[in-house]
Amino acid sequence: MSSLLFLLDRPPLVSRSAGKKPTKSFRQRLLRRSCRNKERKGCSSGGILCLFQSPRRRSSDAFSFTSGDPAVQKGWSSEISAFYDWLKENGVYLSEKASWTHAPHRLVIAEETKDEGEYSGRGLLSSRSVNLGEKVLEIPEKLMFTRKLALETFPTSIIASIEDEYVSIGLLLLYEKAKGFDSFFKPYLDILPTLDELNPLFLWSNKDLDLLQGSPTLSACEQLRDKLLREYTYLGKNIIPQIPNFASKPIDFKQFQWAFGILFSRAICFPSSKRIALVPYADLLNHSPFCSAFIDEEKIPFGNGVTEAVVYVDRLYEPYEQVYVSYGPRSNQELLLLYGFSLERNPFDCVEITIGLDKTDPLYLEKCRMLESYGKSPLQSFPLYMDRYPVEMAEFLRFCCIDTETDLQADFGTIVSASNEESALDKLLNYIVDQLRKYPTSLEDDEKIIRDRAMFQTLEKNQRMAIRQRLGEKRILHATWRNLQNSSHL
Ligand SMILES: C[S@@+](CC[C@H](N)C(=O)[O-])C[C@H]1O[C@@H](n2cnc3c(N)ncnc32)[C@H](O)[C@@H]1O
Repeated sequence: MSSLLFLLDRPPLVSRSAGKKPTKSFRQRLLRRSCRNKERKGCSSGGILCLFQSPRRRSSDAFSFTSGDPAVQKGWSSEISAFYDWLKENGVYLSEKASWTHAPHRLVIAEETKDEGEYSGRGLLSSRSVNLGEKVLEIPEKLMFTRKLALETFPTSIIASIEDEYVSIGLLLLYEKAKGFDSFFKPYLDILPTLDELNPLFLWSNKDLDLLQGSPTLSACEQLRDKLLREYTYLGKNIIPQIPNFASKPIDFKQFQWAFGILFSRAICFPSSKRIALVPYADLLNHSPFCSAFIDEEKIPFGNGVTEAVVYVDRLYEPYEQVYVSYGPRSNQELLLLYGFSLERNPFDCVEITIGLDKTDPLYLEKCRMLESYGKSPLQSFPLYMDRYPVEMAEFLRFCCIDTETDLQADFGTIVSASNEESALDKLLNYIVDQLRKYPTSLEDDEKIIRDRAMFQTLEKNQRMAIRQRLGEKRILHATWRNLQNSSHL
């Protein structure tokens, strides 16, 4: 059975905002700002080719702005224009004027954004002040890719055998893409990034991946690659051929990677219903780990149970600020693996470590039996954060290090003796030292590379991200080691 289970517990991508009509003065201000900020690489073909700085973000964060103003729309890329019209035709309220049923729309598409000095693709900005708690986006269900739509589209006997929501939505994406002009979703599909534009770790070249030697991120990437290949083989052999009119030619692995790259980086798990969906327009919102807004679904009042995707902002936004959502409490490894970026400032960054029972331990079998009775595995993974680790990890380490039958009778994870505590501590310290030895470069080497900003900027984006990633991991490992070294207990 197809399964990408580890992806299913992803917290939602966060709130998104939508293209919007700026007032004249707004556009004038943008244009004025653009004259002062010339750092960006070539603007995309459409939009007011402006770059301006957000009043609240670091000065390196910049945008090129695409306005919803009809006069400006003439300058849009044809894809964005068609997408915008498609949204409006299908009930997305994008007017900046209030109606009987809708508040003015407050968002506007930025064709290019930057975060922490790195290009972050398109994004959504506030076109004017947005108040805390304000609803900024409503997208009708009929525009979304969901498992429900897959069930309506494909023969029940086939789709019912696919339990994984991701896989059913992935198939739907491939199916609609193959329909070309006949697809209702064409205007949306046309603005999605191509395979080359998507940059998740699993699509990186081996040369770039080499920079992650010694990092646990590398093995996570290999696992995901294997998983995708297995899914592709399974679906290509057993499922796709059974779906009538799926595509005129067999789906190749690159198309499959594209569909799953899109899903990994753009699909949302609605917190209220736990349904997964690809939500056009909302998926233009970029991620901030400091944001608590998210994309959720709500029943439309008097709508016979029909839902829509909504975003309520978590703070006040001044005009021209980029509106963010949170994709969930993601580590840099997850961000890199699924979304193709990592952040220098990420409070959720962690290094996952895997600890197991020692097979040469005379109590090994007894411990395995006990763990089984507690519903626990003999091999467990835990996140190490910069300043903390889970109490469950300390408990498991203590259990692993017990060396007498008597101590084994104690409650799981409790401190049984000073010597057991010392062994558990040693086990963790040794693990950290072993992990750090796996990297060909030291923490100091990487810090030196990054400190030389001018040189660092000459590296390619993936190289910069790889170095940041391994440095972040080393910092966490070093910090944990330092914190524990002088401690007498976990
Ligand atoms: C849901 S999409 C957001 C819209 C996207 N920027 C676009 O151009 O369509 C997620 C993708 O946006 C980019 N992204 C989102 N937040 C980012 C951030 N804080 N820094 C860098 N890239 C980001 C990544 O490429 C990610 O895979």
